[in-house]
Amino acid sequence: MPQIENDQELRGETILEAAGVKRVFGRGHNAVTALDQIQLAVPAGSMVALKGRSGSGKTTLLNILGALDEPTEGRVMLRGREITGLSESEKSRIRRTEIGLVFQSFGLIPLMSAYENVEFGLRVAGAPAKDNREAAERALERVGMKERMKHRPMELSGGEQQRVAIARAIAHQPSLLIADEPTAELDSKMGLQVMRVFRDLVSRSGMTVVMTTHDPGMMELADHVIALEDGKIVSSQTI
Ligand SMILES: Nc1ncnc2c1ncn2[C@@H]1O[C@H](COP(=O)(O)OP(=O)(O)OP(=O)(O)O)[C@@H](O)[C@H]1O
Repeated sequence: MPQIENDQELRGETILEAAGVKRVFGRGHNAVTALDQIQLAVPAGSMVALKGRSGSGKTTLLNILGALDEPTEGRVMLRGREITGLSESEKSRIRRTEIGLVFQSFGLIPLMSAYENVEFGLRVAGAPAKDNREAAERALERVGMKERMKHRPMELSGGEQQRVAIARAIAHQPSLLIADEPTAELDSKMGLQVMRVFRDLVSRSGMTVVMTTHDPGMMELADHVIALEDGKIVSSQTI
C-alpha cells in the first residue's frame, strides 16, 4: 500500500504542525478564547496525547488539527501543506484521504455489521468500489476484528465497537489518526486494547496518532503528552 510505505519513510519528520493557532468562539462580550498561541510539531510515526481539564481546549484543538474547524488566527500544516484557509470541499477531500477520525461514542450504524460499517465508510468517502471489500477486511484485520466482522455493534463489547470504529477510520489508509477521548467509555482493560491497536498502527504502518484523554494510564502509552490549560500549551513531555 503506497501511502503506508510513504509514512514509514516519513517517520520522525514533522507531519503535523500548528503555528500561532488561536480560536475564539462568539463575539464581543460573549467571546470565548478556546485556544491561544498554540505551537505544535508532531513527528510522523508517533503517538501524541493531549491532556487537560474539561474546557481547556482539547477538542477544539483536535477539530482544527483534523480539518473539521478553522482557527481564528494561525495555521496548520499536514505533510507540509497548509490545511487551514481551504475551501470546504478541499478540506473534505483531505479528511477523506489523509485523516482518520475516531470519537468517544464510536458512531457505528446499529443495523449494519462491523464489515458493512467499514465498507459504508469507504463508500461515503468516495473510494473506488472495486477495492472496498479488500480494504475493509484488511482494516478489520489490523484491529483484530476480522473474525467478528459479521456481528452488529450490539453484539460486540464497547472495546470491540471502538476497534471497528478505528477500522472504519483507517480503511482509506490515512497518515494521521485523530481520536477524541477514544477510551473514555471503556473500562481500563478495553481501553488498553484500543491503545494497543493505536500502538500497532504507529509501529507497523508509521501512522501518526493524536488523541485526547483524561486517563493517566493511557497517557503513559503515548510517546508525547501535551498539557493544555485555558487554551494554552503549558507543558510538552516525551514519555
Ligand atoms: N462551539 C462553541 N461555541 C462557544 N464556545 C465553545 C464552543 N466549543 C467550545 N467552546 C468553549 O471553548 C472552550 C474549550 O472547549 P473544548 O471543548 O475544546 O474543551 P475540552 O478540553 O475538550 O473539554 P472536555 O474535556 O470537557 O471535552 C470551553 O470554554 C468551551 O465552552
